[in-house]
Amino acid sequence: METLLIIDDDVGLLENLQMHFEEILQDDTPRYNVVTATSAAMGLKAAQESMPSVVILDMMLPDRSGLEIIEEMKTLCGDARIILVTAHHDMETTIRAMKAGAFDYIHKPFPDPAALDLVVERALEYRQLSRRAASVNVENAAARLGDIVGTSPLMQQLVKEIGKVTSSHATVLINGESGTGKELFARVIHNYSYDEAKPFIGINCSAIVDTLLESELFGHEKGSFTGATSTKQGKFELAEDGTVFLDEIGDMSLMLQAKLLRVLQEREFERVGGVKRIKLRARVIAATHRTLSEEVATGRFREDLYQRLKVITLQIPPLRERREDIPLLVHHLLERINEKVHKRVLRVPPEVLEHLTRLPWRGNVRELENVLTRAVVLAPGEVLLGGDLPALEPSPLLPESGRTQASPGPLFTAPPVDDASQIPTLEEAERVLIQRAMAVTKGHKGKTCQILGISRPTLERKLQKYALSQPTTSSLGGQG
Ligand SMILES: Nc1ncnc2c1ncn2[C@@H]1O[C@H](COP(=O)(O)OP(=O)(O)OP(=O)(O)O)[C@@H](O)[C@H]1O
Repeated sequence: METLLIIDDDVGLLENLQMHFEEILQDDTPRYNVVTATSAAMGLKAAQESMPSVVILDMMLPDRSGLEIIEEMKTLCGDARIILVTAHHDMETTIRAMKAGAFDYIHKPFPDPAALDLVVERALEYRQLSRRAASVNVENAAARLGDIVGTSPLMQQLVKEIGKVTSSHATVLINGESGTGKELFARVIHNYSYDEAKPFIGINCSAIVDTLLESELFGHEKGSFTGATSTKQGKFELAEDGTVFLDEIGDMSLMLQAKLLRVLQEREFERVGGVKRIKLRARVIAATHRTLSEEVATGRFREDLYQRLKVITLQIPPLRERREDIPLLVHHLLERINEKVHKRVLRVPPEVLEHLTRLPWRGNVRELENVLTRAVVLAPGEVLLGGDLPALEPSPLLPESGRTQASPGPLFTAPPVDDASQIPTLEEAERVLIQRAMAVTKGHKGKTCQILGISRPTLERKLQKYALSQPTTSSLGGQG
């Protein structure tokens, strides 16, 4: 039975929670073994003695703050997941706590019992996952949950989704701009899906000509075409009962899409030039930077294959939509880069970090990695200098906007400084910007997202919010 440690100085609340979590199940056993403590000191002692799986830790304790003891708690009972209880208004401490290694947080007053149960169950599930992964000798030791850096709500949500995805071996579609971490996510899903090491076989569908891609995927028999001097196994065979990662699936030809669909439906395939039916045992994870619904609309992607792939979709947000993750990422990437180039550039002055959080990052984490690599290589000492970083772009709202190519003219001319009534509200400005971008792209949502630097779901939300779903001029094609 899992042990829960609850630390709170409100004795009445402790009793209620204990009763709730010790509820007797049908087989006459309590749901959890609950241990309680009313101070930080008692909590740490109880942690050491009971080795809990989950700790529910109140932030405001009589002797010390919950935040202070997270670190100690983690040293005492290694993989216990810590759920922090904070006051509603205390977002800053909450963020600090998450950075210090808390697994999740809940606000007081407590949510309803079902929501509370869910948080605890999720914590247990994740603990289980990381335990399993720790005992697995996987092909790519680097791809662990901990390698996905980011504490933004968007990233946290995604990491939670991984938990669900690893419990089945269903096909997964990973969607996201170039450099957002699609392959990293695929590897993490793979590594957490199996108890033992299995092959992870990746192939980039956009980099190879059609006929070659076919034989790469399915293999070929000796003599099946000029140059086929021996029989060769394809990726689907080589992956055995592991994972085939089909990168840039949106670029696959219609002919191969049809073949792939058949393989996914029948779970069987033949080598090129062969007749023997080979069982597909591997799981397929596909990724693309394209919006497949748009590709379907324009006839470049098969609707039926899309329907089959999209059942489980992970949407990786672009870096500019989770800028709060940039400082953590910078430090994570610097460690990696230093190791690679044998340097020790570890200090990032606040103004340089601030600059890094404001760049547009159209190439996402990969671009950040490249920019940092260059800066590390050029740094004369241990400090990362700002001089080697790309310059900030001018604001799109100003007349001298660097994006004039995409926009027909300035959206708002700077008002005289003393005429505040001329300044639009942020919402008005946003509405006009979106309307303009939609007009410029003739209603193509993918291109609109690119210009505005937002993801597709964000655009959809805003179109709805501002009632802009309908084309605003007759020339809008609406193909997005
Ligand atoms: N959340 C993250 N935390 C840490 N590193 C990340 C994260 N996301 C991406 N990276 C790193 O950024 C680089 C690019 O990631 P990856 O190759 O997975 O992106 P991708 O979306 O598959 O790119 P492409 O579409 O261009 O193939 C890798 O070095 C990866 O480890």
